[in-house]
Amino acid sequence: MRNDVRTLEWTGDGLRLLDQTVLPGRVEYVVARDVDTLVDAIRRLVVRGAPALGVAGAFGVAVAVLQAAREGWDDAALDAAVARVREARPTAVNLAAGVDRVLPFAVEGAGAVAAEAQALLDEDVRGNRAIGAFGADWILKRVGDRPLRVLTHCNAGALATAGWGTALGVVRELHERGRVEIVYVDETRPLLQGARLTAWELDRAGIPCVVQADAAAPSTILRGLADVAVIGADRIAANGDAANKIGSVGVALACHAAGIPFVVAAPWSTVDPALADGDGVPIEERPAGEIVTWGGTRTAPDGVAAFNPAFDVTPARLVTALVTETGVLEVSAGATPGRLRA
Ligand SMILES: CSC[C@H]1O[C@H](OP(=O)(O)O)[C@H](O)[C@@H]1O
Repeated sequence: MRNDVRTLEWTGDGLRLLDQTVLPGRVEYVVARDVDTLVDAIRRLVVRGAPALGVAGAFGVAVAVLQAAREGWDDAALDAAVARVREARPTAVNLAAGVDRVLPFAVEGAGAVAAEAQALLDEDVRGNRAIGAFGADWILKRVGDRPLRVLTHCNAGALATAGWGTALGVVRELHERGRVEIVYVDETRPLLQGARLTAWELDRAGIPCVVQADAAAPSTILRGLADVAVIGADRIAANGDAANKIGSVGVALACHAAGIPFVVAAPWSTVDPALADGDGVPIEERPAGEIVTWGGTRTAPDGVAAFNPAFDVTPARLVTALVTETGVLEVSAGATPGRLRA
């Protein structure tokens, strides 16, 4: 992605966030100088994506420390504010991990916290580049060294990270090597991260893509129109079960049926070693209005409720490969994160 927009940036007294709720139509920013603004931005998906949430959570501690000094909070009030940031969304393990990583620096002040958060941001970008390279190497070796037809779901690009992207980092690397024929972009209802965000990133990068209905993904795969699926993750259990945007498990099932690789691209910070398997992943349920409202108009009859789980869990047996910043684990063949990190 051209570097003229940054997903998130520390301003010295707040966190400037690219407002992803108004993309691709408008490029606007939200600056969070207090905890309420940051928590709202996380919950509304102004900032979103597991690694980006980790960095936002880390800088969120600096925001809380500065606000505590401004408003004369005691330790209990500061602790409560930090907990609100940490718990703003439940599924992506990175958010809590980002907060926990910088918390020990709070005693030294907001500057020390922000410096550690910046280190996390810089590590994420470097890690994404490595994920891109490892992922492209593995895919070209497994599928064939030729221009490929890639399918992706949701947005795991620069907008979901501190820069470059995880799944889209792999796509960018393949494109740089001249190995992308087309990318099938699942629109990713209900919030359309694919149509609005992934398509925006790929278009700006000059990567050929088409947007499709989520319901088209299994058919695209079973018709042999895609060579590989590459997606991100929000929490990966020790056994390799991978939580990601709702609809991911359908893509994985179709890949398994069609015999093409289902590739999860994620940094080690998205692996939750304390979680034995995917049964324990907290699945965020979001407001019904996201499902039964279209263009400001209610779709389903007023008396009909909605079920809006924002994530699903793909079992490890369907995960052909997990691409991390240190290499590739062939999960369905038994190379699970827990074994590697044990
Ligand atoms: C690189 S992680 C991106 C990951 O996060 C997204 O969820 P959300 O848009 O709700 O934050 C989705 O699961 C992506 O795959």
